[in-house]
Amino acid sequence: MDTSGAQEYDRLQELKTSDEKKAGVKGLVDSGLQKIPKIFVRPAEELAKDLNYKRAQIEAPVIDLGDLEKTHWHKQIVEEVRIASETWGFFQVGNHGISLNVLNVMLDAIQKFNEQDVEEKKKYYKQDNTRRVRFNSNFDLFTSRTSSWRDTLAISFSDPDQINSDDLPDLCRKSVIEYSKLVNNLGNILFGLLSEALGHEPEHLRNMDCSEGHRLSCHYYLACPESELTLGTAKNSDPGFLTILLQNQIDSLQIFFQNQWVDVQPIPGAFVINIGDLLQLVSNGKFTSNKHRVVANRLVPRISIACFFSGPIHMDKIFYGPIKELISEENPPEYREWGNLVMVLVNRSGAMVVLLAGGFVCGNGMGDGSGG
Ligand SMILES: O=C(O)CCC(=O)C(=O)O
Repeated sequence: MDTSGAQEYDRLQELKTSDEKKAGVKGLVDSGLQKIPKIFVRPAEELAKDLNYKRAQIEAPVIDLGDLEKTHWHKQIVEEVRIASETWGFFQVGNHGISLNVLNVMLDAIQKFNEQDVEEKKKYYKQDNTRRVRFNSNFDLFTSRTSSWRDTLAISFSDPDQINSDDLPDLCRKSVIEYSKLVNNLGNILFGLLSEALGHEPEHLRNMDCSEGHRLSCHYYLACPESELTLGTAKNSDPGFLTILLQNQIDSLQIFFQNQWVDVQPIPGAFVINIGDLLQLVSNGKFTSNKHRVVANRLVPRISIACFFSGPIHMDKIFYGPIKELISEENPPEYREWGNLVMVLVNRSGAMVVLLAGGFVCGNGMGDGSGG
């Protein structure tokens, strides 16, 4: 009699009821498992459909921010940002002013956090979003149809009640605080360039509070014994305004561009920048929030640190719609506003985006709200 199905079911029950789930995907790998639990297996039809897409031999734009202060180069950089944001919704930036050493120290600290004694990590375990610092495997483990093969330490930095540094794990406290400040500055610079790329003063998007508050999702993607059956991060677009992503040198991030998957090759010292759903929305569809995913691999762990700029934490008091100055007779609103507490936006192709009080975006045309 084949009992493997029953055993797998028992194992999932065990994960659900015991605190084993607090050990995350790393706990599963350390237990020596060779077959991944069903909850991580992507539906066959999704995998088959995805495999049919070509792997493209093209690369997302790389923009050098080194000469930003020089007028001539500043204009050139704004133009490169505009083209990349309109076409790809993704680009990499180099010479951004944050040293390679700071980036490596941060990646190293996240690796150490994940590879430390599991009992220490468990102290930060929280399945829902009620804590500013939380460690879990997937925020929607057991509630979504399929889970991603990764563990995540998420840290929210938002006014008015700034994070207490004592709440951060010892192993990465110093690096996280320094990194968060520097990446926040870089976010402000990028919002300036993006405002200019939309034809506005550099302060425009910052004045709309787009850069207020950010969240770090520090992902640890483990080597997977059945990597062809799962994903590190499922296809999604980011719900907020902008994401600044740091990755180690393991290439697994892919962008869905012109009906093909394009690898985002890691460049030492560079950040990957991507436009989120809300920036697509306020730019009235001029900028593109593109889908992306992370494939799993059999050999080595991948680390990435996504910094999400999703606007003020108290989004129930703020409603975003297309920037008024971008609207004209030739450029009518791509999205329109209904209601008060819940804003429903419908673009011309009929795709619907719902912005709920609390700042969560979901829809059938843009993000699926799974960003991190
Ligand atoms: O790890 C990455 O490269 C991307 C992560 C991501 O897409 C997300 O957190 O939403």
